[in-house]
Amino acid sequence: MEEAQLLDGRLVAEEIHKETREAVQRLRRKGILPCVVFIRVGNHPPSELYVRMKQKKAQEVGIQSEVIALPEDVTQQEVLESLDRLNQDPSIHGILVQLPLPKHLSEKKIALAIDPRKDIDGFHPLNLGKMLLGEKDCFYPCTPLGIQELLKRYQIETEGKEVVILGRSNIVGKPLAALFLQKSKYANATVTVVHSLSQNIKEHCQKADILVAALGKAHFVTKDFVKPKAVVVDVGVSRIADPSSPQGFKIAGDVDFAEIKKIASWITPNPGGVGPMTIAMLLANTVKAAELSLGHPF
Ligand SMILES: Nc1nc(=O)c2c([nH]1)NC[C@@H]1CN(c3ccc(C(=O)N[C@@H](CCC(=O)O)C(=O)O)cc3)C=[N+]21
Repeated sequence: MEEAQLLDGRLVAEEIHKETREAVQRLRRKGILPCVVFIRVGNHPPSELYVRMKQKKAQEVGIQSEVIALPEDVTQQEVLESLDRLNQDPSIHGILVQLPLPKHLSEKKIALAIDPRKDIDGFHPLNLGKMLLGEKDCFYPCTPLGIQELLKRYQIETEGKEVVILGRSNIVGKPLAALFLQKSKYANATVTVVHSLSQNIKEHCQKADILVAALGKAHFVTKDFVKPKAVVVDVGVSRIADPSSPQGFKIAGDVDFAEIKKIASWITPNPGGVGPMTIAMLLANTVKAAELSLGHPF
C-alpha cells in the first residue's frame, strides 16, 4: 500500500512567515512597528529553547521582540505589575507568558491580567469565550489555529468528517474542539474529545477520519488506533531517553510515526509538524494585534 503524504509544518510555516513579513512591512509603512514581549520565569531549559526559537522567527519577519526573564522566586504580585506596565505601553502589541510556570504562580490569574487585545496566545477567558462564539476580532490559541491552517493549506476538508481529539487541555484539546465545531470552512466537523477517563479510547480513535493526538504520552497512538486512509496529526512532545544522542534524549510524539505512515493518507512529522505552525500563528497573531491597535475596538 501507498505511504501517507507528509503534512509538512516546517514548509507551511515558512510560507506563513513570508506572508507575515509582508504584513509587517505594510504596518511599518503606516508607522507601526509590531512588537512582542516574551516573559519567562525561572530556568527551565525547554522554555529557554522555545523562547529563543520564537525570538529568532520574530526577528526574521521584522517583528521587534523583547524577553523579560524573571527569577524563579518572583512573586505573583511582581508578575502582575510587569504585565500592568506592558498593558499600558502602546508600543507593545503582544504579550506572551511562557508556560509552564512555577507552582506558586497562578496561570489563571496571569492569563486574566493580560490585556485581551495583547493576548496573542489566546489564553484570556474573553478570547476563549469569543472563539466559542465564532467571533473574529479576537485571538485563537496558536496550536489549534496552526493545526487548522495546516489542513487548510493542504486542502484537507473537515466538513462533516469525524474528528477525534485525544486530550482535553485548555490550550490544545478543548479549544481545538471548539474550532472544528465552528460553522466555517475547514471546520463544520463532528468532534469527539477523548481523555484519560474515557472508555473505549481505541474504538473512538478507529472511527476518526482525522485523528489529533494531544495527550503528551510518547507513542501512545499505535497503528491499531488508526483507520486506513485517516489523517493523523501529532501534537504531543515528550523527551525520551536516547543514549545515542549528545543530549541523552530525543523528542517523541504521541504517534508511532513509522507504523502509522504505512496506513494513514496524511500525517504530520514530529518534530517538523505542529510545532513550527504554532510559532507561525503566534507571529500572525502579533501582526493581528498590531492591526487591531490601529483603531478597531474589541
Ligand atoms: N505561553 C505559551 N505559549 C506557547 O505557545 C507555548 C508555551 N507557553 N509553552 C510551551 C509550549 C510548547 N510550544 C512549542 C512551540 C513550538 C515548538 C516547535 O517548533 N518545535 C519544533 C522542534 C523544536 C525542538 O528541537 O525541540 C518542531 O516541532 O519541529 C515546540 C513547542 C509552545 N508553547
